[in-house]
Amino acid sequence: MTDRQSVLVIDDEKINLQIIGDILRDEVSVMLAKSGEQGIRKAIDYRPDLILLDVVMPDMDGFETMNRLRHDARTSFIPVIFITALDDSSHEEKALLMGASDYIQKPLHTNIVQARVRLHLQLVKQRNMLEKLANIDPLTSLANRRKYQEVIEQEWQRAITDNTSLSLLVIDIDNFKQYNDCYGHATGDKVLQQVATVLASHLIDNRLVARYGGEEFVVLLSGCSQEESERVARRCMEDVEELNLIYTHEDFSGKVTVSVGGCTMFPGPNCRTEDFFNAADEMLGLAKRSGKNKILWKLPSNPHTITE
Ligand SMILES: Nc1nc2c(ncn2[C@@H]2O[C@H](COP(=O)(O)OP(=O)(O)OP(=O)(O)O)[C@@H](O)[C@H]2O)c(=O)[nH]1
Repeated sequence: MTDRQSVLVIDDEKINLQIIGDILRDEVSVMLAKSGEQGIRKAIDYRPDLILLDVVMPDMDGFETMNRLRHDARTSFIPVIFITALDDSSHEEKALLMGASDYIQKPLHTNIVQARVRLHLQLVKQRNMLEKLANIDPLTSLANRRKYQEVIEQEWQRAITDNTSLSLLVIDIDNFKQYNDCYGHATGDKVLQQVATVLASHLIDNRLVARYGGEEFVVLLSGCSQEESERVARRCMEDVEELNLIYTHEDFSGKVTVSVGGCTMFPGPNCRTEDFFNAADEMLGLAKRSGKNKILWKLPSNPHTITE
């Protein structure tokens, strides 16, 4: 696998596809489509980094193709450069107003096409990097709360469509204030990092581990049974204890431990992601009030509601 960026070229003229393909092929992976319809399909299937789109095409012209790309969440973020022989500023204005990133006039000049494509691919790289930074907690390198919110919404919809379950663990370090009081914030930060590493070791394809805030973490499991999710919760709890982070405080002496609140449910249209989080969080609160270093699980009622 290469990490080459990819460009989709949509043009009804075979010769144009060939020329643009030849201009770009040394620097990027090139995909070709000979109609708007085919281009939209390829954009959805392969998510190119950039699209070069011819304006004048039979059946569906570039503007209509652009319109459809912009209205599909799977393709709306892909930058589009229009390519056209039309020498009319109103077309250029229309394309830019529709959200085109750039506009290239035919006849094509190799250096200009390469330079503009390079520029927009560089912008894509920077955008991707910013997006990554915006989703990562800098202290622990786990996903942050913002990313959790994004993923839970997606997984929630997916679970409704596929009629599968979701489980959520809300995990909180016990007596962390006392730990900070004993050893200071900098050492407390190291504990957060160690706990994050332990939790991240349980990260596989259908899971998200995130730092929700402060000393609280979440693990979201898609399509896992309650039993399996409880097993993951137990492993997380035991692994933190096995870090053997012993400390002594006037109110407490022992190891760093965590408490876990859990909930498994089949999402339905009548419940919200906040209810799901609150159910697990409520269990965490109970676990804290009933001695800490334990897991409590919200019991399911019927598949579409959360038991009160
Ligand atoms: N070192 C460090 N401490 C943090 C960070 N975020 C939150 N905390 C600390 O976490 C502690 C949370 O305190 P509390 O909410 O009282 O919770 P607790 O002491 O863990 O008590 P219980 O949750 O009831 O077990 C506070 O001392 C916060 O300063 C952080 O990024 N780094």
